Amino acid sequence: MKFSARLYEKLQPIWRKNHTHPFVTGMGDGTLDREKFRFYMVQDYLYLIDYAKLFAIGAVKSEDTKTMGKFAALLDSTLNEEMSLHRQYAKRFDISEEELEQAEPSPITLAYTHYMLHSAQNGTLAELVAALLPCMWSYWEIGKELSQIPGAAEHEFYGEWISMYSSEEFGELATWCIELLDDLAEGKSSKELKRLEEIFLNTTRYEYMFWDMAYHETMWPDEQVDE
Ligand SMILES: Cc1ncc(CN)c(N)n1
Repeated sequence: MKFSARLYEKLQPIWRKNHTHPFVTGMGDGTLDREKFRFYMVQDYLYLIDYAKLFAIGAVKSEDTKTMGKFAALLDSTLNEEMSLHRQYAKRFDISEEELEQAEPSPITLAYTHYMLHSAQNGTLAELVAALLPCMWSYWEIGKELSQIPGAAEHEFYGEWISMYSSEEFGELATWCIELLDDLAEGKSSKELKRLEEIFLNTTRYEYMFWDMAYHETMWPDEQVDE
């Protein structure tokens, strides 16, 4: 069995928790409170600014120009396609691009992005890919699952989000990252594989924490507005 398939199988309980989180199911049935989505969208924009940097570090750590080019394409697609979805939603909320970029990251946004950047900067290319993969892969899976709900991809508010993450283009990028992790895991010692699994597990956990943070609009305890 491929390394990615082993991880996927082992981490199913956590993955399912992401799919059944009320934030995710609320996008699927259209009942999610728009203020929660507003909070999410601003935090996700900040998250993606740092996430895009992982692809730049990936290009630096690549050992051939083909891989380097693919990381450059992923960087471009994140900044100019994925984040343009967020800019469009921001317009609907009357938030300017400047306001988006100057927003304050929540503790979870900060912890998640710093953990990934730490793994990317201090680890091997395989460690970098293990850190970034749950993000691409789980969004693709969630997008596909929500797109199966009748009318969800056409929903007047959440439809664009579902269409973007269930798209073939997004799926191709996620698939490339899955295959890259499998290639890089080949021939690695059990100690190294354990390290990759640990990083993959941690960013999978952070994915859940990000949904939960958005649902509860969690900021620092001293800044928290009670629900
Ligand atoms: C928190 C998070 N995780 C994943 C994705 C998909 N790139 C995202 N936009 N935001």
